[in-house]
Amino acid sequence: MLASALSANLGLPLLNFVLEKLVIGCAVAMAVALQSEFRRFLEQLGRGEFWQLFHHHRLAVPKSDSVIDEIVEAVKELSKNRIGALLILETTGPIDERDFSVPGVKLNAEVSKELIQTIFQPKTLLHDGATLIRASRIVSSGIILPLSGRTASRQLGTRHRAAMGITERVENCICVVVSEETGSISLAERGTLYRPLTIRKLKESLESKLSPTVDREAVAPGLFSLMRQIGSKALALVPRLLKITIDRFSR
Ligand SMILES: Nc1ncnc2c1ncn2[C@@H]1O[C@H](COP(=O)(O)OP(=O)(O)OP(=O)(O)O)[C@@H](O)[C@H]1O
Repeated sequence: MLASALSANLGLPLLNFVLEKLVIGCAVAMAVALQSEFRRFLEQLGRGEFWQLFHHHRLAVPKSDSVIDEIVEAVKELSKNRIGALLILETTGPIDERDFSVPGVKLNAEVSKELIQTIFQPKTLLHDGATLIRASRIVSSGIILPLSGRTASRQLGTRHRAAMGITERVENCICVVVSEETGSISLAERGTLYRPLTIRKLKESLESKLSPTVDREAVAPGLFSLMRQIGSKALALVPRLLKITIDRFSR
């Protein structure tokens, strides 16, 4: 922007034109690339969570290896028996339940493979919806999540779109999905679904993301985090836009 103003003052119309287009291109590209970060930022602002916007916290919610083993064992059984399931695992700090469409039923029970499997049995009252796990506790079940609106995910059913939806909005969680139709296992993180996963790959992923020894960064899309993302994405975009503009004008 500075260079654009400078070129206008120095009487360099072509350079000024190119730079102006570059600034507009960057702004549009950034608005598209960072739409979910902006939405979360505005939601926090709307809730009056001003302190969190500036607070860069490292609040880990670690899961011990035995908790990870219980989760993996339960997922293995559910997948083998083609029982649909959706688990929300907190990674760094508690999720704000206002991010859920319906908060579900409080359980506050110790994580065990038996309990996870029981919750998702099709005849139980709580099998519909998601189950939230915080550290070594099952917090609640029957949670209804916001669905992802991504076009690519329209072919997927609502269970998978719900996993994408919540991880798109909330950075401090990942979701594990078991498909009722195929038994396939997926992991959703930051709005992206990784699938199908083998049990071994799931265990490795959970260990790397949830193990207490992993130093994880927080979570709430604070102002600094948003600014950092804008900065890095803008830097990555500039050379590409510059090349496109130069190519266009050299023709
Ligand atoms: N918004 C939501 N939040 C949480 N769970 C949901 C939500 N919508 C649907 N579900 C769960 O997903 C189930 C429906 O799954 P559906 O068949 O539409 O999805 P899918 O992604 O194709 O999964 P599957 O492969 O298991 O069939 C519901 O019975 C419910 O348990």
